[in-house]
Amino acid sequence: MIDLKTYGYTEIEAIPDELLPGRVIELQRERLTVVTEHGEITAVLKGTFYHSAESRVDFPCVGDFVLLHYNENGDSLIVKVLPRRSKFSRADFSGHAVGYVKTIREQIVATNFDYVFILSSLNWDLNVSRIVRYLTQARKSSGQPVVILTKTDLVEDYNSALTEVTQSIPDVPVHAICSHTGAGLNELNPYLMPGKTVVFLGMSGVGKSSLLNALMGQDLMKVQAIREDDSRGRHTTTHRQLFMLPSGAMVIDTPGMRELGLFEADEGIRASFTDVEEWFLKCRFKDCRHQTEPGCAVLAALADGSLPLERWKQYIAQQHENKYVQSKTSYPIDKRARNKRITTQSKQTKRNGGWKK
Ligand SMILES: Nc1nc2c(ncn2[C@@H]2O[C@H](COP(=O)(O)OP(=O)(O)OP(=O)(O)O)[C@@H](O)[C@H]2O)c(=O)[nH]1
Ligand SMILES: [Zn+2]
Repeated sequence: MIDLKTYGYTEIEAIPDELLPGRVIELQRERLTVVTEHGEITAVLKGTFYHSAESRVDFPCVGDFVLLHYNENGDSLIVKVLPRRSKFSRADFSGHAVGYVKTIREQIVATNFDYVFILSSLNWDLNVSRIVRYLTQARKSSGQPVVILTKTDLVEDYNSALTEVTQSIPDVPVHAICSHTGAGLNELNPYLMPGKTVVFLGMSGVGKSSLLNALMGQDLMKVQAIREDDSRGRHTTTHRQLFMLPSGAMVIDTPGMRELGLFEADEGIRASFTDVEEWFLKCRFKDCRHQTEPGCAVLAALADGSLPLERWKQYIAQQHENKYVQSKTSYPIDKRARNKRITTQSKQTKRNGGWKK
Protein backbone atom coordinates (compact mmCIF):
# COMPACT_ATOMS: atom_id res chain seq x y z
CA MET A 1 0.00 0.00 0.00
CA ILE A 2 1.22 3.46 -0.89
CA ASP A 3 0.62 6.28 1.55
CA LEU A 4 -0.65 9.13 -0.61
CA LYS A 5 0.80 11.58 1.91
CA THR A 6 4.22 10.80 0.46
CA TYR A 7 2.83 12.36 -2.72
CA GLY A 8 1.88 15.52 -0.86
CA TYR A 9 -1.74 14.62 -0.23
CA THR A 10 -3.39 16.23 2.77
CA GLU A 11 -6.97 15.35 3.44
CA ILE A 12 -8.86 18.59 3.03
CA GLU A 13 -12.32 17.15 2.87
CA ALA A 14 -14.01 13.97 4.01
CA ILE A 15 -13.98 11.35 1.29
CA PRO A 16 -17.08 9.24 0.62
CA ASP A 17 -16.48 5.53 1.22
CA GLU A 18 -16.80 4.47 -2.37
CA LEU A 19 -14.23 6.97 -3.60
CA LEU A 20 -10.43 6.87 -3.52
CA PRO A 21 -8.08 9.87 -3.57
CA GLY A 22 -5.16 9.92 -5.99
CA ARG A 23 -2.64 12.22 -7.64
CA VAL A 24 -2.39 12.64 -11.40
CA ILE A 25 1.18 11.97 -12.48
CA GLU A 26 0.78 11.62 -16.21
CA LEU A 27 -1.58 12.86 -18.86
CA GLN A 28 -2.24 11.26 -22.19
CA ARG A 29 -4.96 12.06 -24.62
CA GLU A 30 -7.96 10.52 -22.88
CA ARG A 31 -6.23 8.50 -20.22
CA LEU A 32 -4.50 9.61 -17.03
CA THR A 33 -2.03 7.84 -14.79
CA VAL A 34 -2.94 8.33 -11.17
CA VAL A 35 -1.06 7.19 -8.11
CA THR A 36 -3.33 5.85 -5.36
CA GLU A 37 -2.90 3.66 -2.33
CA HIS A 38 -3.04 0.71 -4.76
CA GLY A 39 -0.10 2.07 -6.71
CA GLU A 40 -0.13 3.56 -10.19
CA ILE A 41 -3.37 3.02 -12.05
CA THR A 42 -4.92 4.32 -15.25
CA ALA A 43 -8.10 6.33 -15.21
CA VAL A 44 -10.52 8.15 -17.47
CA LEU A 45 -12.82 11.07 -16.78
CA LYS A 46 -16.44 10.69 -15.90
CA GLY A 47 -18.69 11.85 -18.72
CA THR A 48 -20.00 14.83 -16.78
CA PHE A 49 -16.57 16.46 -17.10
CA TYR A 50 -17.16 16.77 -20.81
CA HIS A 51 -20.72 17.99 -20.43
CA SER A 52 -20.46 20.39 -17.54
CA ALA A 53 -16.89 21.68 -17.73
CA GLU A 54 -17.08 25.35 -18.60
CA SER A 55 -13.51 25.38 -19.84
CA ARG A 56 -10.41 23.25 -19.93
CA VAL A 57 -9.50 24.71 -16.57
CA ASP A 58 -11.96 22.29 -15.00
CA PHE A 59 -10.19 19.20 -16.37
CA PRO A 60 -7.60 17.44 -14.23
CA CYS A 61 -3.98 18.09 -14.98
CA VAL A 62 -0.60 16.75 -13.81
CA GLY A 63 -0.23 17.45 -10.10
CA ASP A 64 -3.96 17.42 -9.38
CA PHE A 65 -5.44 15.47 -6.51
CA VAL A 66 -8.60 13.71 -7.65
CA LEU A 67 -11.30 11.44 -6.34
CA LEU A 68 -12.04 8.30 -8.33
CA HIS A 69 -14.06 5.12 -8.47
CA TYR A 70 -11.38 2.47 -8.26
CA ASN A 71 -11.56 -0.32 -10.80
CA GLU A 72 -9.32 -3.29 -10.18
CA ASN A 73 -9.75 -4.71 -13.64
CA GLY A 74 -9.46 -1.70 -15.89
CA ASP A 75 -9.60 2.07 -16.05
CA SER A 76 -10.78 3.78 -12.91
CA LEU A 77 -13.23 6.66 -13.19
CA ILE A 78 -12.27 10.14 -12.04
CA VAL A 79 -15.28 11.97 -10.64
CA LYS A 80 -13.80 15.06 -9.02
CA VAL A 81 -10.77 17.36 -8.99
CA LEU A 82 -9.92 18.52 -5.47
CA PRO A 83 -9.24 22.23 -4.88
CA ARG A 84 -5.81 23.34 -6.12
CA ARG A 85 -3.40 25.10 -3.82
CA SER A 86 -1.29 26.40 -6.66
CA LYS A 87 -1.43 26.30 -10.44
CA PHE A 88 0.28 27.40 -13.60
CA SER A 89 -1.73 28.16 -16.66
CA ARG A 90 -0.75 29.37 -20.03
CA ALA A 91 -2.44 31.25 -22.81
CA ASP A 92 -3.77 28.75 -25.30
CA PHE A 93 -4.12 29.97 -28.87
CA SER A 94 -4.99 26.57 -30.28
CA GLY A 95 -8.22 26.07 -32.16
CA HIS A 96 -8.18 29.55 -33.65
CA ALA A 97 -6.62 30.72 -36.87
CA VAL A 98 -4.16 33.48 -36.12
CA GLY A 99 -6.30 36.18 -37.69
CA TYR A 100 -9.29 35.12 -35.64
CA VAL A 101 -7.87 35.02 -32.16
CA LYS A 102 -10.99 35.90 -30.27
CA THR A 103 -9.97 35.03 -26.79
CA ILE A 104 -6.99 33.40 -25.28
CA ARG A 105 -8.20 30.44 -23.34
CA GLU A 106 -6.58 29.46 -20.14
CA GLN A 107 -4.97 26.06 -20.02
CA ILE A 108 -3.69 24.58 -16.79
CA VAL A 109 -0.26 23.01 -17.12
CA ALA A 110 0.73 22.05 -13.55
CA THR A 111 -0.89 22.18 -10.12
CA ASN A 112 -0.30 21.72 -6.41
CA PHE A 113 3.38 22.55 -6.33
CA ASP A 114 5.13 24.16 -3.38
CA TYR A 115 8.12 25.76 -5.07
CA VAL A 116 8.78 27.34 -8.42
CA PHE A 117 12.44 27.06 -9.38
CA ILE A 118 13.20 29.90 -11.76
CA LEU A 119 16.27 28.85 -13.73
CA SER A 120 18.58 31.23 -15.50
CA SER A 121 21.93 30.40 -17.03
CA LEU A 122 25.04 32.26 -15.85
CA ASN A 123 26.97 31.79 -19.06
CA TRP A 124 24.86 33.75 -21.50
CA ASP A 125 22.48 36.62 -21.37
CA LEU A 126 21.82 36.72 -17.66
CA ASN A 127 18.90 39.11 -17.67
CA VAL A 128 17.48 40.39 -14.43
CA SER A 129 14.28 41.73 -15.95
CA ARG A 130 13.54 38.31 -17.42
CA ILE A 131 14.01 36.77 -13.99
CA VAL A 132 11.65 39.38 -12.58
CA ARG A 133 9.13 38.51 -15.25
CA TYR A 134 9.24 34.85 -14.31
CA LEU A 135 8.93 35.93 -10.71
CA THR A 136 5.67 37.65 -11.56
CA GLN A 137 4.34 34.42 -13.02
CA ALA A 138 5.57 32.39 -10.08
CA ARG A 139 3.88 34.67 -7.57
CA LYS A 140 0.64 34.50 -9.44
CA SER A 141 0.77 30.71 -9.35
CA SER A 142 0.81 30.70 -5.53
CA GLY A 143 4.03 28.68 -5.55
CA GLN A 144 7.01 29.95 -3.60
CA PRO A 145 9.69 31.28 -5.99
CA VAL A 146 13.35 30.27 -5.76
CA VAL A 147 15.85 31.64 -8.27
CA ILE A 148 18.53 29.26 -9.50
CA LEU A 149 21.51 30.45 -11.52
CA THR A 150 22.83 27.50 -13.50
CA LYS A 151 26.13 26.40 -15.09
CA THR A 152 28.53 27.93 -12.56
CA ASP A 153 31.28 25.84 -14.18
CA LEU A 154 31.08 27.92 -17.35
CA VAL A 155 31.92 31.28 -15.78
CA GLU A 156 35.08 32.27 -13.98
CA ASP A 157 33.45 34.38 -11.33
CA TYR A 158 29.74 34.46 -10.78
CA ASN A 159 29.79 36.48 -7.57
CA SER A 160 28.97 39.82 -9.18
CA ALA A 161 26.07 38.23 -11.08
CA LEU A 162 24.84 36.58 -7.92
CA THR A 163 25.02 39.89 -6.05
CA GLU A 164 23.22 41.76 -8.82
CA VAL A 165 20.34 39.28 -8.88
CA THR A 166 20.11 39.06 -5.10
CA GLN A 167 19.93 42.83 -4.77
CA SER A 168 17.25 43.18 -7.44
CA ILE A 169 14.99 40.67 -5.70
CA PRO A 170 15.89 40.91 -2.03
CA ASP A 171 12.91 38.89 -0.80
CA VAL A 172 13.60 35.82 -2.95
CA PRO A 173 16.27 33.17 -2.27
CA VAL A 174 18.92 32.89 -5.00
CA HIS A 175 21.25 29.92 -5.48
CA ALA A 176 24.06 29.22 -7.92
CA ILE A 177 24.52 25.62 -9.04
CA CYS A 178 26.18 23.32 -11.53
CA SER A 179 24.24 20.25 -12.58
CA HIS A 180 27.31 18.65 -14.15
CA THR A 181 29.61 18.79 -11.11
CA GLY A 182 26.84 18.89 -8.51
CA ALA A 183 28.22 22.11 -7.01
CA GLY A 184 25.65 24.01 -4.97
CA LEU A 185 22.98 21.32 -5.30
CA ASN A 186 22.99 20.74 -1.54
CA GLU A 187 21.67 24.31 -1.12
CA LEU A 188 18.43 23.04 -2.66
CA ASN A 189 17.90 20.34 -0.02
CA PRO A 190 15.68 22.50 2.22
CA TYR A 191 13.15 22.73 -0.62
CA LEU A 192 13.35 19.08 -1.61
CA MET A 193 11.72 17.64 1.47
CA PRO A 194 9.46 14.56 1.32
CA GLY A 195 5.98 15.32 -0.05
CA LYS A 196 6.99 18.69 -1.53
CA THR A 197 6.47 19.40 -5.21
CA VAL A 198 8.59 21.62 -7.43
CA VAL A 199 8.18 22.99 -10.95
CA PHE A 200 10.91 24.48 -13.13
CA LEU A 201 10.48 27.70 -15.05
CA GLY A 202 13.01 29.06 -17.49
CA MET A 203 13.99 29.48 -21.09
CA SER A 204 14.99 26.61 -23.29
CA GLY A 205 18.59 25.56 -22.71
CA VAL A 206 19.02 26.95 -19.20
CA GLY A 207 19.43 23.41 -17.87
CA LYS A 208 16.03 22.26 -16.59
CA SER A 209 16.44 18.65 -17.76
CA SER A 210 20.02 18.58 -16.51
CA LEU A 211 18.97 19.73 -13.06
CA LEU A 212 16.18 17.15 -12.98
CA ASN A 213 18.67 14.44 -13.97
CA ALA A 214 21.12 15.62 -11.32
CA LEU A 215 18.43 15.60 -8.64
CA MET A 216 17.23 12.17 -9.75
CA GLY A 217 20.81 11.04 -9.26
CA GLN A 218 20.68 9.27 -12.60
CA ASP A 219 19.97 9.85 -16.20
CA LEU A 220 16.28 9.86 -16.98
CA MET A 221 16.96 8.01 -20.19
CA LYS A 222 18.18 5.15 -18.04
CA VAL A 223 15.07 5.46 -15.92
CA GLN A 224 12.96 5.03 -19.02
CA ALA A 225 14.99 2.05 -20.16
CA ILE A 226 14.39 0.38 -16.83
CA ARG A 227 10.70 1.13 -17.11
CA GLU A 228 10.62 -0.51 -20.51
CA ASP A 229 11.71 -3.80 -18.98
CA ASP A 230 9.16 -3.35 -16.28
CA SER A 231 6.99 -6.43 -16.33
CA ARG A 232 3.78 -4.54 -15.69
CA GLY A 233 4.14 -3.26 -19.22
CA ARG A 234 2.62 0.10 -18.46
CA HIS A 235 3.75 3.59 -19.38
CA THR A 236 6.59 2.23 -21.40
CA THR A 237 6.29 4.61 -24.28
CA THR A 238 4.95 7.79 -22.75
CA HIS A 239 6.96 10.51 -21.13
CA ARG A 240 6.57 10.65 -17.42
CA GLN A 241 5.48 14.03 -16.08
CA LEU A 242 5.72 13.84 -12.31
CA PHE A 243 9.02 12.54 -10.99
CA MET A 244 9.65 11.24 -7.51
CA LEU A 245 13.16 12.24 -6.44
CA PRO A 246 15.24 10.04 -4.14
CA SER A 247 14.80 12.77 -1.49
CA GLY A 248 11.02 12.18 -1.49
CA ALA A 249 10.25 15.49 -3.20
CA MET A 250 8.60 15.57 -6.62
CA VAL A 251 9.24 17.51 -9.81
CA ILE A 252 6.50 18.21 -12.33
CA ASP A 253 7.79 18.55 -15.88
CA THR A 254 5.04 18.89 -18.48
CA PRO A 255 5.39 20.19 -22.04
CA GLY A 256 3.09 23.07 -21.08
CA MET A 257 5.41 24.16 -18.29
CA ARG A 258 8.08 24.66 -20.92
CA GLU A 259 5.95 26.95 -23.04
CA LEU A 260 4.57 29.24 -20.41
CA GLY A 261 3.57 32.66 -21.57
CA LEU A 262 2.21 35.52 -19.57
CA PHE A 263 -1.46 35.20 -18.84
CA GLU A 264 -3.24 38.10 -17.23
CA ALA A 265 -0.30 38.73 -14.98
CA ASP A 266 -1.67 41.98 -13.57
CA GLU A 267 -2.06 40.64 -10.08
CA GLY A 268 1.45 39.28 -10.07
CA ILE A 269 2.81 42.64 -11.13
CA ARG A 270 1.32 44.29 -8.11
CA ALA A 271 2.96 41.66 -5.95
CA SER A 272 6.33 42.12 -7.57
CA PHE A 273 6.45 45.88 -7.98
CA THR A 274 4.94 47.27 -4.82
CA ASP A 275 8.15 49.25 -4.26
CA VAL A 276 7.55 50.98 -7.62
CA GLU A 277 3.83 51.45 -7.30
CA GLU A 278 4.11 53.00 -3.86
CA TRP A 279 5.46 56.10 -5.59
CA PHE A 280 2.26 56.45 -7.64
CA LEU A 281 0.36 57.34 -4.49
CA LYS A 282 2.58 60.37 -4.02
CA CYS A 283 2.06 61.86 -7.49
CA ARG A 284 0.16 65.13 -7.49
CA PHE A 285 -2.36 63.92 -10.08
CA LYS A 286 -4.31 60.71 -9.65
CA ASP A 287 -4.10 59.92 -13.35
CA CYS A 288 -0.40 60.75 -13.56
CA ARG A 289 1.30 58.89 -16.41
CA HIS A 290 4.73 59.55 -14.89
CA GLN A 291 6.05 61.04 -18.11
CA THR A 292 6.12 64.83 -17.94
CA GLU A 293 3.49 65.67 -15.32
CA PRO A 294 4.33 68.29 -12.70
CA GLY A 295 4.52 66.93 -9.17
CA CYS A 296 5.21 63.39 -10.39
CA ALA A 297 6.73 61.39 -7.54
CA VAL A 298 8.16 58.77 -9.87
CA LEU A 299 10.14 61.31 -11.88
CA ALA A 300 11.40 62.88 -8.66
CA ALA A 301 12.39 59.49 -7.25
CA LEU A 302 14.19 58.62 -10.48
CA ALA A 303 16.00 61.97 -10.39
CA ASP A 304 17.31 61.57 -6.87
CA GLY A 305 17.99 57.87 -7.26
CA SER A 306 15.58 56.60 -4.64
CA LEU A 307 13.89 54.66 -7.43
CA PRO A 308 16.63 52.94 -9.48
CA LEU A 309 16.18 53.51 -13.23
CA GLU A 310 16.72 49.77 -13.88
CA ARG A 311 13.81 48.93 -11.63
CA TRP A 312 11.55 51.41 -13.40
CA LYS A 313 12.54 49.98 -16.79
CA GLN A 314 11.67 46.48 -15.59
CA TYR A 315 8.26 47.69 -14.54
CA ILE A 316 7.61 49.40 -17.88
CA ALA A 317 8.82 46.39 -19.86
CA GLN A 318 6.49 44.11 -18.03
CA GLN A 319 3.55 46.45 -18.41
CA HIS A 320 4.08 46.37 -22.17
CA GLU A 321 4.04 42.59 -22.27
CA ASN A 322 0.87 42.37 -20.28
CA LYS A 323 -0.86 44.87 -22.51
CA TYR A 324 0.02 42.68 -25.47
CA VAL A 325 -1.51 39.58 -23.97
CA GLN A 326 -4.50 41.45 -22.63
CA SER A 327 -5.21 43.18 -25.90
CA LYS A 328 -5.52 39.71 -27.42
CA THR A 329 -7.58 38.43 -24.55
CA SER A 330 -10.23 41.03 -25.10
CA TYR A 331 -10.06 41.05 -28.87
CA PRO A 332 -12.08 41.99 -30.85
CA ILE A 333 -14.19 44.12 -28.51
CA ASP A 334 -11.21 46.31 -27.89
CA LYS A 335 -10.07 46.39 -31.45
CA ARG A 336 -12.31 49.23 -32.50
CA ALA A 337 -11.31 51.25 -29.49
CA ARG A 338 -7.68 50.58 -30.17
CA ASN A 339 -7.93 51.56 -33.82
CA LYS A 340 -9.74 54.71 -32.86
CA ARG A 341 -7.04 55.50 -30.34
CA ILE A 342 -4.32 54.99 -32.92
CA THR A 343 -6.12 57.24 -35.42
CA THR A 344 -6.54 59.97 -32.83
CA GLN A 345 -2.96 59.62 -31.76
CA SER A 346 -1.60 59.93 -35.26
CA LYS A 347 -3.80 62.95 -35.86
CA GLN A 348 -2.44 64.51 -32.72
CA THR A 349 1.06 63.60 -33.72
CA LYS A 350 0.61 65.43 -36.99
CA ARG A 351 -0.85 68.41 -35.19
CA ASN A 352 2.06 68.47 -32.79
CA GLY A 353 4.45 68.15 -35.67
CA GLY A 354 5.98 65.08 -34.12
CA TRP A 355 5.60 62.35 -31.55
CA LYS A 356 4.68 63.54 -28.07
CA LYS A 357 5.30 67.03 -26.88
N1 LIG B 1 28.64 23.18 -18.48
C1 LIG B 1 27.38 22.95 -18.09
N2 LIG B 1 26.44 22.70 -19.00
C2 LIG B 1 25.18 22.48 -18.59
C3 LIG B 1 24.81 22.51 -17.21
N3 LIG B 1 23.49 22.26 -17.12
C4 LIG B 1 23.06 22.07 -18.37
N4 LIG B 1 24.07 22.19 -19.28
C5 LIG B 1 24.00 22.03 -20.73
O1 LIG B 1 23.12 22.98 -21.30
C6 LIG B 1 22.40 22.40 -22.39
C7 LIG B 1 20.90 22.53 -22.17
O2 LIG B 1 20.56 21.81 -21.00
P1 LIG B 1 19.12 21.19 -20.76
O3 LIG B 1 19.15 20.58 -19.42
O4 LIG B 1 18.72 20.33 -21.90
O5 LIG B 1 18.23 22.52 -20.79
P2 LIG B 1 16.64 22.64 -20.69
O6 LIG B 1 16.37 23.85 -19.89
O7 LIG B 1 16.05 21.36 -20.24
O8 LIG B 1 16.25 22.92 -22.19
P3 LIG B 1 14.85 22.61 -22.92
O9 LIG B 1 14.65 21.13 -22.85
O10 LIG B 1 15.06 23.11 -24.32
O11 LIG B 1 13.79 23.40 -22.19
C8 LIG B 1 22.87 20.96 -22.48
O12 LIG B 1 23.87 20.88 -23.47
C9 LIG B 1 23.45 20.68 -21.11
O13 LIG B 1 24.47 19.70 -21.14
C10 LIG B 1 25.86 22.80 -16.27
O14 LIG B 1 25.64 22.86 -15.04
N5 LIG B 1 27.10 23.01 -16.75
ZN1 LIG C 1 3.65 60.32 -11.57
